[in-house]
Amino acid sequence: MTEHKIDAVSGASETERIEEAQVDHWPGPKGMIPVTSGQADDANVHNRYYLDSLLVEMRVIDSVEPDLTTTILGKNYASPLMPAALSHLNKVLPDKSRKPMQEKARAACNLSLLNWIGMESNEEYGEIVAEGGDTVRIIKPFADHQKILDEIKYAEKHHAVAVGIDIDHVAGKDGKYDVVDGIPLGSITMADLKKYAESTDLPFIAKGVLSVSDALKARQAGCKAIVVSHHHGRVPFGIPPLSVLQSIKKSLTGSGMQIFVDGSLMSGYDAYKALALGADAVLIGRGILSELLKDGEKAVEAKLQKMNEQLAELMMYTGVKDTKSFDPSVLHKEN
Ligand SMILES: Cc1cc2nc3c(=O)[nH]c(=O)nc-3n(C[C@H](O)[C@H](O)[C@H](O)COP(=O)(O)O)c2cc1C
Repeated sequence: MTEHKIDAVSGASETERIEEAQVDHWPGPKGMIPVTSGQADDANVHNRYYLDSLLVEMRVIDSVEPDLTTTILGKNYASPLMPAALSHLNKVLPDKSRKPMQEKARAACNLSLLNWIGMESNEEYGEIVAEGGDTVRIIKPFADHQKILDEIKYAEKHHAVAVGIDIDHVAGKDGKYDVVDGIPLGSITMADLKKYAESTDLPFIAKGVLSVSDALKARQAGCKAIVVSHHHGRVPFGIPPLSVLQSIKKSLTGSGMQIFVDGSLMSGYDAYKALALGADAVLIGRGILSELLKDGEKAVEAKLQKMNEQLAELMMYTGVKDTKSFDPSVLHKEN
């Protein structure tokens, strides 16, 4: 990829960013979390370029300090930033007494944010939610459908705010259904999605929608929300989630569905752009990962607070008084 591009927030070149990513590398099993390779098939690279190509105009006359509070899946939260569905983190640190998944849950609870939880056993999920705070439970597309239904029921009993499936985790690198922790994943048909959505009174979420086509299928299946995402670049050459957000939003007009987005949102400025383009709330995964693994709960809180401040700063500069008032026309795409 071109090396002259500069990160809008850190000022780092692409080469420096890749080097930084290697230094700050994932301590877990090799290959589990793709570190940005800088190559064109790595969708994360395109996320970054897309985000950095969006510039903002100012609308400061009459601007006020913004109110960040928002309603997500029918409940009120302090801001539209949500710690993303991460997983496996309790197993990756040398210090086994640390429980990053619990630390992340506590940070979210302390800040009144909605926390998302990914692939964990029911037992581990139960231990994480015991820390308090609201959670969304994302279940893998297991080949064993009964396992999915069991995890939905378990999440209901543990007061999840919503449940869903990361539908973008179907394919493995060998072009066959993926296997995670030895557990086979399988296909997700429209009928499956409908069956899962109908099996629960909780809002059901399709995570990993990256086209109008899948968004319409999720709507038809009875999903109450979607996450526009490619799951940190599972799909080679994946388009940036933000680039398809507006057409997806348009296609879901009148559905009442909420639209969340993730993908390389590393600062409150990135989050602002996603919200301006129409997301109801945003998920922050790798934006808090280093803080979480290095220093835990308080470091995650500090990072999210900083992101809230950056979000509020840009809202103020662009005359957005609250989370209902975002306007995509403040964004200018630089080619
Ligand atoms: C360590 C790690 C574990 C993850 N585990 C899950 C998971 O179990 N289920 C899921 O839906 N997404 C999982 N994700 C994907 C994130 O929820 C998110 O979609 C992705 O990282 C993109 O957001 P980001 O660019 O802010 O990291 C995981 C991400 C990371 C970094």
